[in-house]
Amino acid sequence: MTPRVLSIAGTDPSGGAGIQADLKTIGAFGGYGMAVVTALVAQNTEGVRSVHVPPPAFLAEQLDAVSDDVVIDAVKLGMLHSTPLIDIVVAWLERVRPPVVVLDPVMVATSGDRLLDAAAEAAIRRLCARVDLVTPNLPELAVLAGQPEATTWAAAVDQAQALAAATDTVVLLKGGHLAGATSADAVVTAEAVRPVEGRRVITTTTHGTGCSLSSAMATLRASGFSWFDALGHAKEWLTGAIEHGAALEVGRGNGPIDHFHHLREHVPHLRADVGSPTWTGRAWDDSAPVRDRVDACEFVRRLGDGTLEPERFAWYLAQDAVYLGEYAELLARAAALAGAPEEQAFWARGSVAAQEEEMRLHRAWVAGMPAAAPATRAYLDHLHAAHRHGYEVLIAALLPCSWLYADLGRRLVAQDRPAHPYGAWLRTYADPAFLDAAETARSIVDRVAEAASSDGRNAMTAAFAASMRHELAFFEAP
Ligand SMILES: Nc1ncnc2c1ncn2[C@@H]1O[C@H](COP(=O)(O)OP(=O)(O)OP(=O)(O)O)[C@@H](O)[C@H]1O
Ligand SMILES: Cc1ncc(COP(=O)(O)O)c(N)n1
Repeated sequence: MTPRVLSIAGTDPSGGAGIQADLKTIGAFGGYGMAVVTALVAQNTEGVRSVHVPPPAFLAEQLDAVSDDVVIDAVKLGMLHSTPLIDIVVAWLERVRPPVVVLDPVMVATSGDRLLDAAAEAAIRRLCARVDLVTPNLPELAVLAGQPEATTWAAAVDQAQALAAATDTVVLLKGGHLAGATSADAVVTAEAVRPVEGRRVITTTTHGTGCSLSSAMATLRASGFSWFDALGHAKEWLTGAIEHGAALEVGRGNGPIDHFHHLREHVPHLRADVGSPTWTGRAWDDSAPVRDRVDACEFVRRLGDGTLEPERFAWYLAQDAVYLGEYAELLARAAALAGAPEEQAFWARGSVAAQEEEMRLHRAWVAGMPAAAPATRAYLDHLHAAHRHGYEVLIAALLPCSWLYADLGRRLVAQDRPAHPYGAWLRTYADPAFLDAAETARSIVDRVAEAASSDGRNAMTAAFAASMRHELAFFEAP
């Protein structure tokens, strides 16, 4: 049976959160999605601009229009805005009694904007006792439990158990707001805590994760899964959706997640990565397992969160300085080999930039040039060998360096903060000019790959993949 799932929530015209995220999620889990709007929110990935609330009587009319006609298998409650709207929803729930009701007690958006009247917090607390599952994030849990916000998993679990006991309901505790390499959640009742582990993705595309998770839970529960099994399935999907969010390239703020990433993988022309039909897009996709290992490696994680020991960072920078010296030389060789004048100019500019700007950044930290470590030497030997194969293979081998760093910079810079010890490093690689240069390099490599013979393209593919593996080894070395 296809579960018929109703979202009662606010809107996000940019499509990442609220009702728009709910409908995508319900569809992604095979449900039939329906939506009743509580509030119209003028918002995007950067924040909320204004909120328009239609008269409460109109909310009642929308709810009745659905329930007078359609059998509802599950309800997901999101932004309820204020007490008059909550009262209408409570009266409707009493009358219709849908078998599954999940409450995402939305209070404040990721951007910090309030989505619930402070005066309505007590009404939300009362509503918790009338639903089957509540999915608060840590600040919301603190309000509902009447305690300061938890900063550890143990404190969060205590608050979730207190809420579950006080309301006699099940609590989905979300650990997204805690720091660490994992992002665990848990199904919590007064008697038991059942955690579900998850990888933490380094990214800024988390807009609407809470909305999407609660809709996934409502849909899976209506499909017959226990809360715990539902969370296992929802979390695996959500982690993938967060990972694929950046490739959607939607908005300048906290971008949305890719609700349909699992479908795109099977439908080549629907892939979110705009480069997928191109040579570089395929090479990038094929390198996903290596790039996942880069993201997961301790050095990269601790560089991002600032906990890396200064000595390890200094060692890495010294090796990077060694690398950049020869990398600049190889870019100059690419300029010499390029046929088209604009390609010659691009690689030459890159060579100068690599020599001047990046070396200047490194001189601030590195005293004296050490010898190349084995990982550095192996990477550079690979690039020199690629040069001996000619222009096509050389530029394919050079590409991962700028592309991988642009991709990492764009995502890691989300963790920049005023006293971040490696903030300057993060900002260098997140700089729009650096991203632009990586994009241009990519388009040149695509042009060259298109004109290459199939043997030439195969050699380019092997060179690109090998460079990615050397990048990983470089990050694993310190
Ligand atoms: N960077 C991340 N990597 C992996 N999972 C994450 C990440 N951030 C959040 N999550 C997961 O997303 C879900 C939502 O968690 P979070 O605690 O951020 O809730 P929220 O604040 O309500 O979300 P929202 O961003 O919609 O406001 C949880 O399953 C959490 O574990
Ligand atoms: C209508 C609506 N509902 C919920 C959220 C919370 O989502 P997020 O915290 O990811 O901004 C939102 N921004 N808008």
